[in-house]
Amino acid sequence: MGEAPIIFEKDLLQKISNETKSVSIAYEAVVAAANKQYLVGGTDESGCSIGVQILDQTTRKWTTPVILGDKPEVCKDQSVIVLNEERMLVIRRDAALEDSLWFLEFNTKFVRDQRQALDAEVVAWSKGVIGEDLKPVVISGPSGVGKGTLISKLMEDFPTKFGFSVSHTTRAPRQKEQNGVHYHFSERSAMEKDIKDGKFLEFALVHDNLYGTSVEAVEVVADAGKRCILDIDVQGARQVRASPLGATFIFIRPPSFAELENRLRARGTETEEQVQKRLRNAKAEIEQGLSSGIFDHILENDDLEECYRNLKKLLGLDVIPDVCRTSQATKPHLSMNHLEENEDGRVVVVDHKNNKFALDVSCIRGGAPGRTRGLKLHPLSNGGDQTDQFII
Ligand SMILES: Nc1ncnc2c1ncn2[C@@H]1O[C@H](COP(=O)(O)OP(=O)(O)OP(=O)(O)O)[C@@H](O)[C@H]1O
Ligand SMILES: Nc1nc2c(ncn2[C@@H]2O[C@H](COP(=O)(O)O)[C@@H](O)[C@H]2O)c(=O)[nH]1
Repeated sequence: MGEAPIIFEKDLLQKISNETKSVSIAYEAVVAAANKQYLVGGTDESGCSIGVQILDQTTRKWTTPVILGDKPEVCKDQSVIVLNEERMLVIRRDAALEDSLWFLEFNTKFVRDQRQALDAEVVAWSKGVIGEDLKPVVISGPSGVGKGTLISKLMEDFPTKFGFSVSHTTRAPRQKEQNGVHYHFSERSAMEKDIKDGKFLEFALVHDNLYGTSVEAVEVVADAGKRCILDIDVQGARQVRASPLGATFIFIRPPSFAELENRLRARGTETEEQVQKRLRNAKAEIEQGLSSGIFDHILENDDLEECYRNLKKLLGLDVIPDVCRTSQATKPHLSMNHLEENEDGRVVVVDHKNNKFALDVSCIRGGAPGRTRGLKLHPLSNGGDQTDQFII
């Protein structure tokens, strides 16, 4: 745990406002690294999120960093605590619990990579989520092998357990494909800009079109309490493997190349030229899928029902389909009014009814450009005794 927040004196605060030309609302300063002070508060240029300013204590130079990630709404008051050399925890007071815990990363791997790529000072926001999420499932395989067919069966039989990550693509929609359901059909320039802005977990040029998984596509599924399924090519799977997502990787192989060709033609969705291109790419994709070490499991899709049974077994699913199709119960709604003190690995917070909780940040995972998950909240009773019970 780092140093407690330092509230700037009035005259210095005034100086900051003048120098940065920002609107200052309850700026707080945090000594985050050896020679830098991070000011968190106020607004940024868009006027609707919490601004960040950095003071280099050696040169006394102010920098407005590039701010990446999902930003919190502006709020009147927040507490800031440095957790380690990489990130700080920002608690928005008077916000609902689901929206009160945020992380500002200033030296995580993501931030260091982006700093290098953009050649600028970078910080990144990530929303904190209490509780564990379910490991996402990445399904890859050559075009026409049956990935979509298997995923559709899974979604049909287990609608409350799984959610599909809706990718972006620049390819034209096929008949019956709906925007926002099968894909987010996008303009190339718009997609390229979003990629540059760090909004994508992975992307690749596949059969001459751009495809990609946005951070949001995966997060909305996890937020709904479902296990996320990604249908992406091997290049994308490699990138996800290198990310902090921590997924299970499954490669679907065809029984033979001739059968793959039959299926692709029988589907009737591509022109002859496109079929040829997909078959050419399939050769390399199968080779990489079987030998790259990216995949945890390889399944052959010969008989569809048998392959589906194997897929379910591998995902640890009961053979009885999910009959409950209602949405999840809503989570309790708490607002964190006040940050009280720090205790080894835990931050003590109190809610609006003065109940004390220990926020355990020792097992967090993920982070920008997605959510920071794995936060635990334990009730504290009688001035500090912790119970083992998680409230969420
Ligand atoms: N085991 C199987 N036996 C016979 N046909 C199959 C089998 N699995 C899938 N198919 C058929 O093969 C065709 C291709 O399947 P699907 O569209 O699911 O492939 P895909 O891997 O998702 O392809 P793409 O990557 O191009 O989206 C479909 O017409 C589907 O009905
Ligand atoms: N790297 C990614 N690959 C993706 C993504 N979404 C789909 N795909 C792969 O593209 C091919 C072709 O798909 P089609 O719908 O045009 O037939 C297929 O192998 C998909 O797995 C993505 O977001 N990223």
